[in-house]
Amino acid sequence: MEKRIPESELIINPDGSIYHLNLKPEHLASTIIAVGDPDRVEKVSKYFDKVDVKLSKREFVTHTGWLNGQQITAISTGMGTDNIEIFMTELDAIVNIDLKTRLPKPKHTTLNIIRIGTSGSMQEDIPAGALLASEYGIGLDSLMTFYKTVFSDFEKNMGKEVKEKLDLPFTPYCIKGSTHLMEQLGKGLLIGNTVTCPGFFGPQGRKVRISPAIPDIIEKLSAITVSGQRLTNFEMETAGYYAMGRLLGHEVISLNAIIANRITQQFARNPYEIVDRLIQHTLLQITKG
Ligand SMILES: O=P(O)(O)O[C@H]1O[C@H](CO)[C@@H](O)[C@H]1O
Ligand SMILES: O=c1cc[nH]c(=O)[nH]1
Repeated sequence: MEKRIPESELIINPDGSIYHLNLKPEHLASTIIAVGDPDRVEKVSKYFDKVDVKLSKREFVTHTGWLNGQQITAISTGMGTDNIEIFMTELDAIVNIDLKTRLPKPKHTTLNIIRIGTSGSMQEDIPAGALLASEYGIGLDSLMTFYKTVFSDFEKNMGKEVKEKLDLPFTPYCIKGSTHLMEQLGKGLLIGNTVTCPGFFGPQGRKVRISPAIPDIIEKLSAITVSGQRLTNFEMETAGYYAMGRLLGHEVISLNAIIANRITQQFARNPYEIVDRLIQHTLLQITKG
């Protein structure tokens, strides 16, 4: 017999919605476009034929609607893998737990989750303006210390290599995204491996007033190759998504609008145009069927 999940562990709001996301099962499509910036949700849903649901709480803004007969949810997560842990756990609970009985549902529902995010390139040949799909996420954050995940040999080797090259006191985790969503959405995009950092400045080698502890982190990371795979870009969520997706049984892909090149030190003149191209690419591929 499955055990009822207590009130303190899975928190349901008085209206029956889940605690942080503020959503009930009827608010969610099985295809989800996840973005960091709450203002980006409207930049996705403006392309929908109709929007049925508009809800928000904290940084989690949700619009659910229809495009070419397909139901899609666009939802924002805020920044960082700590938010992604909450986001993925609560999304999963909405579809895989009966929120009234607090018991897991007998049949698992798999969600298709597509992150559309901004990112900085660490390779000279990947300029600002490029669109890139992440094959692997490499997490420099500590999230996976608190869950047990099974890693492939390649993933273990990449984690060890990054630990060694950066001389870190912990082993980063490396984890693959959805092969199925990569086939559907990676078409026409660059394919890369994304380093997920627990910060925008020091952890990505940026110095404003205080110096990062690893000042040459970009050079060190961009020089790594494992089984012919190199690291391509920095952001703050992808590895968390891929790890939580594997643990919870959801298909997840991360698509990146490259808005900065850290080698040539260029920042895009119009980052919103790059993100818009990625949004349009994604919606077209999703609704092609
Ligand atoms: O554009 P989003 O999705 O927020 O993603 C990137 O931008 C933020 C930093 O500016 C981080 O969240 C990073 O991952
Ligand atoms: O350089 C960048 C650009 C966007 N997001 C990041 O986390 N880093």
